[in-house]
Amino acid sequence: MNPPLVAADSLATSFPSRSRKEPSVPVLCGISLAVMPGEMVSIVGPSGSGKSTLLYCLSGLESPTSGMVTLMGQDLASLRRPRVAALRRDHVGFVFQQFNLVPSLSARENVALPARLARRPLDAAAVTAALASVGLSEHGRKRPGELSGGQQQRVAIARVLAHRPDVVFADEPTGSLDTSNGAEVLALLRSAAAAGSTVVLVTHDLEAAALADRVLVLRDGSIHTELHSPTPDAVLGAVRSAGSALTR
Ligand SMILES: Nc1ncnc2c1ncn2[C@@H]1O[C@H](COP(=O)(O)OP(=O)(O)OP(=O)(O)O)[C@@H](O)[C@H]1O
Repeated sequence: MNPPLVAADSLATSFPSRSRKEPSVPVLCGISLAVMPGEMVSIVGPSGSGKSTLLYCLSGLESPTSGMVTLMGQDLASLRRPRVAALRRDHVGFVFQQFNLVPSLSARENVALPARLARRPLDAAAVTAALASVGLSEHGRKRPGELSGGQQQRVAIARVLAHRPDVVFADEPTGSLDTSNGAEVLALLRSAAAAGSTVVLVTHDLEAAALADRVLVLRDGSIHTELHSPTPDAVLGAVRSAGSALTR
């Protein structure tokens, strides 16, 4: 069996409390998981349960307080920061709720930007194909401000897809979109997984979560439930259970 592309072992992290006298606040409490090549995994849970923090730790954007994260089989704690950045640059794509496009660049230039920054040539045909795959062939010359929110998110996805990353981390990618644009963005992420990318998705949208092969439900920084081949109803039930447990 292939090794996981993303894995955590007893991952824990905490943030300093506001007052120095108080202990730091635990946010992730001993999370272990493994995401296999080509798998799509959703992370859901009540607000504040640690979903985004987990995504940032798994992608090396944040360092955990303890435990181990491996990305592409490499123990992130054993690597120097530039090496972690290079690992992300070469193997990882990110999709965020707020699109994170460069406003002064056209859609085409935004798609080509990561390759330019990595000094890796990306030919014009690859940019054209990426924009076509998200239905934006006619909009390549427009700047983000001239595009709708849904179109901007599709540019962000084209930017990821153009580089065929091994792993895609998506943090609430449909959070700023209406239902129909959200569904298109999710279908693109699902097809990225079908094409071989591993996808880790944080979402509040339970229908979206159920598109994944597996759903992890977080509660208070721990994995409360794990669902395989989930249905929206099963995700809803698990999240309700996690949420109600939180308020007890
Ligand atoms: N940089 C930080 N410094 C201090 N506390 C933080 C920091 N980042 C997150 N937290 C705290 O960690 C907890 C988990 O935050 P996180 O954003 O991971 O939760 P979440 O499940 O993604 O929430 P939401 O669904 O509302 O986006 C929250 O209580 C939050 O206030």
